[in-house]
Amino acid sequence: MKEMIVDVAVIGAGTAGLAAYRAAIAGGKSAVIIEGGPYGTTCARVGCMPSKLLIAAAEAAHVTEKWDAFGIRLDGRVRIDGQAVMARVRSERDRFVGFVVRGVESIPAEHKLRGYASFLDDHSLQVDGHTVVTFGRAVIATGSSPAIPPMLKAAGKRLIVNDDVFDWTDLPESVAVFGPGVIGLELGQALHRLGVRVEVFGRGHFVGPFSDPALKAYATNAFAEEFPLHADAKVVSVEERPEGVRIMQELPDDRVVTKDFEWVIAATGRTPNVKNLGLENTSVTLGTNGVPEFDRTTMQCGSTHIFIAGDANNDLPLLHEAADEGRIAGENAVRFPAVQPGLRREPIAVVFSDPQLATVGKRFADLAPDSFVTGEVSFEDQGRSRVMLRNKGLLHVYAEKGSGRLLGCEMMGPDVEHLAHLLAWAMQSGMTVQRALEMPFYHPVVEEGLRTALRDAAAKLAAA
Ligand SMILES: Cc1cc2nc3c(=O)[nH]c(=O)nc-3n(C[C@H](O)[C@H](O)[C@H](O)COP(=O)(O)OP(=O)(O)OC[C@H]3O[C@@H](n4cnc5c(N)ncnc54)[C@H](O)[C@@H]3O)c2cc1C
Ligand SMILES: NC(=O)c1ccc[n+]([C@@H]2O[C@H](COP(=O)([O-])OP(=O)(O)OC[C@H]3O[C@@H](n4cnc5c(N)ncnc54)[C@H](O)[C@@H]3O)[C@@H](O)[C@H]2O)c1
Repeated sequence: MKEMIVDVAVIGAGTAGLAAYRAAIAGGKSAVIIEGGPYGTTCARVGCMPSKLLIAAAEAAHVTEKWDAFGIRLDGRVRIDGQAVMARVRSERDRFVGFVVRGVESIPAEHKLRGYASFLDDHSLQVDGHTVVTFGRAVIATGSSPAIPPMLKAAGKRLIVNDDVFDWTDLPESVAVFGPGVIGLELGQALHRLGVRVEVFGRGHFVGPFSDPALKAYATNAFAEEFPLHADAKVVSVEERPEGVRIMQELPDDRVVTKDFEWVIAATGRTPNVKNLGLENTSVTLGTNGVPEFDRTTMQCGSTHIFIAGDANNDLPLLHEAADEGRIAGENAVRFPAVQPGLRREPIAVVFSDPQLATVGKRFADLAPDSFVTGEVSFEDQGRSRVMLRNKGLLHVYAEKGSGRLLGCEMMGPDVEHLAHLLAWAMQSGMTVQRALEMPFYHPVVEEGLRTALRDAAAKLAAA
């Protein structure tokens, strides 16, 4: 058994782990970064980047469907070449992964360990069967994995997750997507637009990232107009067949229907990778989900010398948060025990469906009833959105009664990634509805829709 002694041990070479490692080295400490799986990060290998590549191809195909309405005729037909679509997804994905891997290669060999780490006690880690690392401080940055509902396991070899989709060499004929959350909507809609027969099965009417009942209902109807979306599906059975998978579904009128697909994609949430870490051998306190209790400003687990960052802590499983949290964890591992709060930004999350979905600041469900007003705009009659034939969507902005401070927003609409940033920046700088209305709004732009919602909020604040 090899032995290694370091100041800081980082578990996981994903976005959070790499940021933590770099912060530890920048702080003058000796450090090791331990990786059990492939290098390249979830974001670049099987997450943010390949999903956006698939969506980009789907958008290109979808544009042609609007040509007729604009008076542009296509003589002949548009053909989607599944092999070419997937070849671009994979080659561009490999390019992004290449950048990350080259970054890892530039880390000195003596700072890297391959293998899965688990805690033996508060100051040592076992890495596979080959090395024991004795450390002063540790950063857990082990990411998350798809959560698979037991019922879907009956799909056997026909059950896949996002990782598998991005390794396809061709598009399949059909897929059943379980989970109309963030991943399910992005992948489901993209595959539908690329000509794959798609049905999306949900549970409990949860659609996208929304908690506002009006946004949930609007999004459900909007997506269901485009492809079959069962927001609260009663699936009776899932069965692996030689040529695919068979799903029996009980419809609201009690009829049971049989549906056959080539694949089932589980997009039913993700679980933090904390189970096999031997955390019970340390002095961290575990919460009900097995994740150590931690402070989201310092990333410290209790008052221990162990920190947790990225998807592993199950707080805000997003790329930019993983990068921030990893850096904060690494800096505090260096400073320990004199840890300091790091910068946490206004929450922002964007789903790259079409129309896009976004949440900023506090969600509807996080707000105390009667403490706020809701400013609303529909994008159906919004000038610029209609001009572009992209007039689908709804925006709810929440403002505090009394102060008028902007609290949060849930929205669906054309390219709302941009509105989401404007609002996040406004909220982080403490803006009120009145102050936001003093800002310039050009004409004709989608931002005028936001102004309508802000005016609605201002009128409600005045009446409250
Ligand atoms: C399909 C999909 C699309 C996404 N799209 C977006 C998006 O558009 N925008 C966005 O902001 N976010 C997106 N995300 C989320 C984003 O990818 C994650 O929040 C982010 O990658 C998490 O980074 P991380 O460092 O916490 O984890 P990871 O990058 O997963 O790194 C964790 C690493 O730890 C390793 N590991 C685990 N256990 C051990 C162990 N015991 N010992 C050693 N190593 C271990 C793993 O092998 C892995 O390499 C998406 C996710 C998915 C799945
Ligand atoms: N654009 C982005 O930023 C982006 C894209 C993809 C993923 N992500 C990150 O990855 C995380 C995980 O994404 P996700 O989509 O897996 O999780 P999610 O929590 O967003 O959605 C899971 C969905 O599955 C449903 N579900 C759960 N069990 C089910 C069952 N048995 N049958 C049918 N439906 C079921 C839930 O009701 C929910 O709608 C996101 O929360 C996000 O942080 C971000």
